[in-house]
Amino acid sequence: MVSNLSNSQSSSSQADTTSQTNQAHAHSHRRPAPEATLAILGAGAWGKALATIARHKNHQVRLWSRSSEESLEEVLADIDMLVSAIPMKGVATTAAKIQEIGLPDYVTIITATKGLDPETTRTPSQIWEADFPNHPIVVLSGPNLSKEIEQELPAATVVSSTDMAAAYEVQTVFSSSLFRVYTSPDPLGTELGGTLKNVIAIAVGVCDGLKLGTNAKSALITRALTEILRVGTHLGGQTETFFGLSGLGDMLATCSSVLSRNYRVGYGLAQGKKLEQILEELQSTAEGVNTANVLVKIANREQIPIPICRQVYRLLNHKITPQEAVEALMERDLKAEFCDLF
Ligand SMILES: NC(=O)C1=CN([C@@H]2O[C@H](COP(=O)(O)OP(=O)(O)OC[C@H]3O[C@@H](n4cnc5c(N)ncnc54)[C@H](O)[C@@H]3O)[C@@H](O)[C@H]2O)C=CC1
Ligand SMILES: O=C(CO)COP(=O)(O)O
Repeated sequence: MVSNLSNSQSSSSQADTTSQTNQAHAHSHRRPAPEATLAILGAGAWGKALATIARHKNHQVRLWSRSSEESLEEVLADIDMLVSAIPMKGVATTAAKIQEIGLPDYVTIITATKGLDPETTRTPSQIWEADFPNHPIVVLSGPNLSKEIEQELPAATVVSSTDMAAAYEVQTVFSSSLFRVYTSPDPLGTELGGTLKNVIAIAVGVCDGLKLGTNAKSALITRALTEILRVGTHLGGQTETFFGLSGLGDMLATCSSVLSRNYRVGYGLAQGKKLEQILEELQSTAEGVNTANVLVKIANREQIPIPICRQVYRLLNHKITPQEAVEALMERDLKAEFCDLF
């Protein structure tokens, strides 16, 4: 990546950064952000892209995967921040392993996974929070297709925490002229936006694969946003978060790019391919498949209407064809546009 990644925030935000720095100084036991040592867990597409961003800000980065020669103990020794970029299926076990190893309380945990735990329906940050109650936990999520970031194209993201000093620190660590980082006090909403949109990306992939046109795609994305808002706010996220980068922003990115693995799952299904074949060809994580299953579990439990996500679930579980899914959505009872938003 080019050197302009290595400069931190612009001077125009000086007033903001002064107050941010004051809050960050409340954690005086931490080293200042410019010298941070980061362990990034998960050396897949996202872990590598985050490592590239951090290295170009001159941070010390230790990128770890299950096949690394370095042990987890070695990687975690004397770090300031832990970044989890592992797929959902590995989060609970990895967090438990780290709990056994032990981590000093001052280490900020940044979670970048977009998924839901199939057993407990918890989000990744809720898992980290339960295992590390005394640590600052920060969610990092936004429209961040890793390939574009590796190609040095500009992008923006959100770092969100109930500990705003920690969020400001993480903002400083990752911000550059190519990666614009916003803060937010709503980690759950930030995380749910990035997670739920993967199910919608599958639906939009189907829509494009069936060549249903731009009107259909616009209707699908707009109605899906209503669905995400309904679920997200019910679970405790703030309404405005779902209209921001980690909600609508990430949905637009994933629903309009063939770089999205979730979109490609839907596109493949519309072409008549079997899910197993699509996943085999992808050789990469498509979290929307697991998320659709967990989401239906939550919706059934909480009685939340999710017509679009439910059709995706039925399609993924071989209960319906793509064409039948479209018909089921079009033939639902007629109603007012905003009758059941919340
Ligand atoms: N690739 C992207 O553009 C973005 C991905 N994400 C999220 O980041 C997470 C990781 O995605 P990618 O890096 O793209 O996936 P990937 O498929 O490229 O890589 C996943 C990595 O995790 C490892 N892994 C697999 N199962 C594991 C387990 N049980 N325990 C520990 N490690 C395991 C794999 O060996 C691989 O190195 C996902 O939740 C994804 O939604 C978030 C933003 C952008
Ligand atoms: O979350 C992503 C972009 O923000 C990546 O999307 P996919 O997992 O669908 O590739």
